[in-house]
Amino acid sequence: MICISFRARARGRGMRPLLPLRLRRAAAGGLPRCFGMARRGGPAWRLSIEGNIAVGKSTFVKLLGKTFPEWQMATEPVAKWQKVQASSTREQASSSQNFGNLLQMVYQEPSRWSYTFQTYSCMSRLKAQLEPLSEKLLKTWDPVQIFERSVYSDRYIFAKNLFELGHLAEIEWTIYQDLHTFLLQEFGDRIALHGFLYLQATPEKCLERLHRRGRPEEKEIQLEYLEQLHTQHENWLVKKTTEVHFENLRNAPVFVLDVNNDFEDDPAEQEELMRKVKAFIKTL
Ligand SMILES: Nc1ncnc2c1ncn2[C@@H]1O[C@H](COP(=O)(O)OP(=O)(O)OP(=O)(O)O)[C@@H](O)[C@H]1O
Ligand SMILES: Nc1nc(=O)c2ncn([C@H]3C[C@H](O)[C@@H](CO)O3)c2[nH]1
Repeated sequence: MICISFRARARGRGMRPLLPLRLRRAAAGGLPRCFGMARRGGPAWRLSIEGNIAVGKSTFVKLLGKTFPEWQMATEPVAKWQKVQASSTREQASSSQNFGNLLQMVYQEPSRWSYTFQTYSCMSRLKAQLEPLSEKLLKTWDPVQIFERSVYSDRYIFAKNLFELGHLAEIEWTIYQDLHTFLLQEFGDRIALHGFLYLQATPEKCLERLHRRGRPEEKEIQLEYLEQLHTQHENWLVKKTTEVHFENLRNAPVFVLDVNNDFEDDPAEQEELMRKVKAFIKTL
């Protein structure tokens, strides 16, 4: 049983540290929606979990949910990508048409489907980042929202990599970036994040976990693809050599967690990881 004390609770509402300069700047045009809605614990901390395919993000999010049941989690909507449907009213939902498995399509024919995939995944992530705080979170002290990946990894990991591999044509990459910049500027502070938790493991470890999970669409994935994605993560989140186009992103804190160890059946390792997450949030 993991037991992490919430010392932060004792800080009380009035003692929430001032927003870092970058966020005060970001909030200049109006505070993010989460800031207006959180009543008990003040503003919600909004963090994204980033990391390579099969590094263990969903597993980690589950662990966070078990440890901090009051937090709000937004998991990556893989099932929606596997079964694309037109958005419909509740009455139409049961009869809505299935347009196909876009995840499978992008792996099978990346040059044909990458632009479609990135447009759709970006929209899914945008919707997730715009979700209002749940009733439960509104009643929580020190509310925290966790997102599995973000509109930023959509662009600076996947779309960028697909462009560099030649699966996105120059014109598609240009339009995607234009759309991405426009949407993020329009939604501004409503989608702002306070930091990133980067789950880091070797590409070899990710491939091993990917094979163990056995998702059918991913069976052709080679180590080389995971190595490329690993490099994209390192360049964006660690070396900071990726050119990013949003000032608040450039300055966002990144906490790197080594998840090479198999923590699934190791309560001590789990406790240590959860302690580190809490400690990171206290630094924000
Ligand atoms: N620390 C770990 N040790 C051992 N196995 C793990 C660990 N974390 C995750 N796994 C296993 O690895 C597989 C992939 O994990 P998971 O689905 O959480 O990855 P993910 O990062 O969410 O993947 P994706 O990028 O596809 O969303 C699962 O079978 C999971 O049980
Ligand atoms: N092309 C592409 N672009 C994305 O933005 C993206 N995000 C996730 N994925 C793939 C990785 C896993 O197989 C699976 C679940 O994470 O979906 C993506 N693939």
